[in-house]
Amino acid sequence: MTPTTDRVTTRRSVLRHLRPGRRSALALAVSVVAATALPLLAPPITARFVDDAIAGAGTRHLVLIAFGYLALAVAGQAARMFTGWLASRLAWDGTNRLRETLAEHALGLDMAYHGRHTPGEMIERVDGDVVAVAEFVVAFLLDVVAGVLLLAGVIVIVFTVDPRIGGFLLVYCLLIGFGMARAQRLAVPSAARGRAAGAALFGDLEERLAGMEDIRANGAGEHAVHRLYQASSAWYRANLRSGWIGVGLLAGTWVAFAAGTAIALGLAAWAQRSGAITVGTAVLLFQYTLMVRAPFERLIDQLRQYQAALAGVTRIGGLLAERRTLPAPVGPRPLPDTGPLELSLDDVGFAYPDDGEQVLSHVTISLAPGETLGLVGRTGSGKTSIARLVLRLYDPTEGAVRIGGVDLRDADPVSVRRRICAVTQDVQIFAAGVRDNLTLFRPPPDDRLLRAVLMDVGLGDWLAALPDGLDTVLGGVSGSGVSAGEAQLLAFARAFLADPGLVVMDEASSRLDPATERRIEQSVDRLLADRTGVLIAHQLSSLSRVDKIAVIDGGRVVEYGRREDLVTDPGSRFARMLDMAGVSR
Ligand SMILES: Nc1ncnc2c1ncn2[C@@H]1O[C@H](COP(=O)(O)OP(=O)(O)OP(=O)(O)O)[C@@H](O)[C@H]1O
Repeated sequence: MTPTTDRVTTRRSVLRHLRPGRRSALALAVSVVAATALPLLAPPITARFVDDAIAGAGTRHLVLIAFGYLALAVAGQAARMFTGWLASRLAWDGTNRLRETLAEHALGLDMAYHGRHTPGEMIERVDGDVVAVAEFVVAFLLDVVAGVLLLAGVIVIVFTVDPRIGGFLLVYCLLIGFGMARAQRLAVPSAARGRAAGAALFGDLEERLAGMEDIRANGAGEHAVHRLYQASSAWYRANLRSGWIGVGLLAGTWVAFAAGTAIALGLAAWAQRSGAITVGTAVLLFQYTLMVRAPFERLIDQLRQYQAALAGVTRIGGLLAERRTLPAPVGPRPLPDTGPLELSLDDVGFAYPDDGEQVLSHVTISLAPGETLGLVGRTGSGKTSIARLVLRLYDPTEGAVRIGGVDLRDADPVSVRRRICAVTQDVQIFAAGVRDNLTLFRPPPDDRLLRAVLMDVGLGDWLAALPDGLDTVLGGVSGSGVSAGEAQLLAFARAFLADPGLVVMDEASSRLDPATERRIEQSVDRLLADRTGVLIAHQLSSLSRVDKIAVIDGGRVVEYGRREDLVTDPGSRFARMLDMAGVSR
């Protein structure tokens, strides 16, 4: 496929989501035509009024025409309002469909993609871009389609009334259209520069405010303020320039329209004098000439929005075209349904997809069902990377990770998520009720079970103190606060509810109060009691509970064995590490 057809296909796939149903599209077409045609009928009524008034028609007759005009104006406005309402409803329906598809697609992409893109960027794509596109679709229907129809209608009608004035109007419209499009080209880059300067200023400001503590502590305030002056003056200059261009364009447009209207009026007066048309028809021509202005202004405005919407469509299309790098298994095999799971890493090598640098080499580890492994090693040695492979957030580049005898690449993803569970130190508390925070938005089991699990992990008193029990909203701006220790215990409660066969645990490295630490230790023991476990340990003391130890260094397993063998071997690295840390063997 060539890049052009590629682009066209991407755009089509995005716009397909915004396409309304057949009946809605028909209703929209009828209302757009009505909203355009009704105003076009108004000038002939005015012409009739003027001609009949000059011919001495009775007041009753003239009042009737005036009422007809009024009814038409009301109907025209109603049609426009209905079109606006219908177009925005349909656009919002389409937007929601597109947003849903995008969110689902983005959530299905693997960690390699999310590692490269920030949450802010995803939100901008799934929300900002989608809204910009939807708004453009509404504006396009109301301003571009209706505007072009109105212009075409005016020119055709004026042609039939007086071909000479019709010809003039056509040439005038073409010239104005061309001139405004050119002028727009001048205005858009300067407006874009203004926005970029504004974004740079606010970006600077956000960064400085976020780093206020460091700036103050290091006495860098003056420098930060100076940079702020520079950014604001760049913004001021860019805005001043785009402001002047905007004012110049506005003035130019006014003069061009005033000149056109004056010429049309002159031509109409001349035609009336020469007896070719009546006074009413001259008024009619004048009114039609005035009518071309508004659609022109809206059309030009949309030309600018079009570029932004097109860029949005391309970015959305880019996200939709993004594919998972973790291939779905051809014949998915479920992991054993119950009981602790066997785990083996066979000569595993791994490099993150974005930089290709080897972070794990020849890692071989095996755990019988119910055994626990402690991973130790310096920061950056590769412990988290091993955990990620076990959770199948990535696939190894060499070797295989097998769970319950099934290569994770062949395993059914649903059973992988159900049977393997992660308890990380970075616990995410959602701005939602306790129930949703425990079940991660899955349909909740019996409240009694939820309470029992919270009691078990030592959060019984915490639950009792919550104002609305399990309905209490946590996190967010208005929710109840959750301390670091409570968050850790909540993560254990989540794991108990999921009841996995293999647990991957990243031990909390931050210090907690002794009581909470004890509760967490108890939870770890209970969670590992009849499950296979991989524990990334930051404190050597917590390794007393594991069966096996793997010491990782530079992505390699430099020592591996049963814990009791390693601690009794004074020559082992692990024993030396315990001695150096002052931890009793
Ligand atoms: N998402 C990523 N993309 C690319 N490289 C990464 C990524 N995550 C980690 N790395 C690199 O992989 C190597 C191993 O990192 P890893 O996080 O597995 O170590 P760790 O032993 O868990 O460290 P820590 O104890 O600090 O958590 C490091 O060199 C790190 O820079």
